Amino acid sequence: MNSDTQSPSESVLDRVLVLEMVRVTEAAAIAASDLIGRGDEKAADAAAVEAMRGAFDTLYMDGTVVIGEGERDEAPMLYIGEKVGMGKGPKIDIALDPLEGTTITAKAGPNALAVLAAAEEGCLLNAPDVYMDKIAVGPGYPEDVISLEKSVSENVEAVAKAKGVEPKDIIVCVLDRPRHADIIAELRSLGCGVVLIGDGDVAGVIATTDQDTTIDMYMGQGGAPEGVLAAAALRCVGGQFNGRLVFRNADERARAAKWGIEDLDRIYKLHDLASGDCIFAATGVTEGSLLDGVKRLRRPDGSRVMTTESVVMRASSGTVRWIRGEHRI
Ligand SMILES: O=P(O)(O)OC[C@H]1O[C@](O)(COP(=O)(O)O)[C@@H](O)[C@@H]1O
Ligand SMILES: [Mn+2]
Repeated sequence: MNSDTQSPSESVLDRVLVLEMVRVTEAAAIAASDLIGRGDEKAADAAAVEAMRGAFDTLYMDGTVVIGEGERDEAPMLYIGEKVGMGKGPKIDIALDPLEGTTITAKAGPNALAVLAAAEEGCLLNAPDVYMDKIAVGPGYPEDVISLEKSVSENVEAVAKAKGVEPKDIIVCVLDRPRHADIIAELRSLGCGVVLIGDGDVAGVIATTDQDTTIDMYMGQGGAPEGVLAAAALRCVGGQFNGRLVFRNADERARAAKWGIEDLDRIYKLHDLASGDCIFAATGVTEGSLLDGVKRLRRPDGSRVMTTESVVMRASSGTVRWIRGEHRI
């Protein structure tokens, strides 16, 4: 396992592999884009999964899915433990969500993404598919500015103080769910701006890192796999994150045991979720704050193309690359 101080050249995450990861998210996004606005979440997800699975095969790596579409008996492809890549080369763990925002895609809403994170073996938390309490801020804050041990108000006040503004000036992104009624009420009592999103908290967390969104913080409960993916992104671009797994019943607690998680109340910070060197790659499926969606265009010469926008970033170097693709139909 590499430490964060090692230079990129020492990492098994070969430079070529960094760029190759974009092909994988592009393939998933293009496949899902056929189903944008078609009202069929399952078909959109299946198309993304199949395309992502195929794109992995060409990569020179010995990859293992550690966060995927589910356990072997519940997912036909990209299940946890599945080997991906050519089976030769560096041993790499992969966390993926071929279509993050299945409902968004079905309804042609904003911010659906094809995403993955890759890290050296053992560096990504093998999170069970349960919920996770999350809180995040973008770069430029001390690590302890946010904490799941503090109240909503205490967190907002700390971020406001560090930013040099009033709590009412803080803008917080929250998934629009009944379970978040208390969080939203507390934020409103402070006078905060609350950006309610229908789905897609990977994009919601990453929005805190982009000044153009004006979003300062992310709060609330979403999928634990999405928490690991978002943490990998923040490792690359900066920011702070706390996550705590939420177990709602005995079955979910049993899953934790199976995953070797002993302390059910543990608060995970960025490096607990994604350590060492890691890569985060995403391609927009629908238009969003982070990325453009897949577009089908007719060029003046009559040819038809699809355009994609992707981002790929790497923790050890901090390099962020934006990649626009033009794909002949
Ligand atoms: O819809 P729920 O059960 O509140 O779950 C929230 C999770 O679902 C999503 O909104 C969408 O995820 P999928 O499209 O991958 O199912 C995630 O971004 C979020 O973490
Ligand atoms: Mn998802």
